[in-house]
Amino acid sequence: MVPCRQYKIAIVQLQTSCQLKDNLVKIEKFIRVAAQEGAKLIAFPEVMNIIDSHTPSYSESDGGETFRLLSRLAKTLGVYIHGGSWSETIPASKKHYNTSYLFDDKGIVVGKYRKIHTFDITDPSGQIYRESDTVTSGQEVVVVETPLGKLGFAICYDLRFPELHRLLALKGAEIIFNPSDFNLMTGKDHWEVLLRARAIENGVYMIAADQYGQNAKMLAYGNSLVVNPWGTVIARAGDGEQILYADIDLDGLAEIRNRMQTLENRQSEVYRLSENAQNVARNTDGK
Ligand SMILES: NC(=O)CCC(=O)C(=O)O
Repeated sequence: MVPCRQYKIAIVQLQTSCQLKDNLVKIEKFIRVAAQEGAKLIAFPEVMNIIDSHTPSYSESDGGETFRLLSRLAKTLGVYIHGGSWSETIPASKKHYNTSYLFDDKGIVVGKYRKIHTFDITDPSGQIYRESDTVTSGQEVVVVETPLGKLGFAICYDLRFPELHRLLALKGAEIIFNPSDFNLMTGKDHWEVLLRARAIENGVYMIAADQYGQNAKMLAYGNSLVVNPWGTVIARAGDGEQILYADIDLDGLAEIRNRMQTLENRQSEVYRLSENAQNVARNTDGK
């Protein structure tokens, strides 16, 4: 693919079920429609292929069924596909990784990211989530350079960690994917605010395909969004499964960054984020 500064992106909002085969059929249909509509990059939500993949009952190694489908479609249709996430098998372990794959227009994996922050919280209704019971945290911050821009990776609960997003921006990311299965209980108050904040503070596009509706574990918030580097929501999904389209403009992004200077004007010597720096600050205060 020749480098593109302006192009159409498609974001697919899904209500993934526990039936892998049904989900893959549906995913193929959405990809074909989005490619037909001229999208160069198609993005999916977290746990896109099977909703109970937060449990160890289903996981895939690289080259598994979901992987092969997306690779084949990316190549046949000549599009980039960000596969949201699915469970990646860890040999000889009861746990798995929650992993995103990016396929280029030849069907080759050009990016792979393992969710770093596991969803271990108690929501406002008292429901406890312990993703770390089944998921091993990734250890790598991932940005890949493509003809469609520099693409950074995060997954769902990662959205709450500005340090990761700042690091992605410092590593050059212009677009950050945040495929999600976001809880309605938290999402109704936090989802849009967090996405807009991450976009504004880093001067990036936030591409957030979400799950929708009742799934095996909870009610997912939906409201898949695309936020531009100014913090404006430029596409928002309504109820149910659907494809959203948005226009990416990387020259517009560069203009906003030049104006705001957010990355250049940091005073990182004053607020180093290491544990040591915090200790130094406490000691200086005499506390
Ligand atoms: N799958 C997740 O990481 C859920 C994140 C979420 O709902 C949140 O509130 O954060």
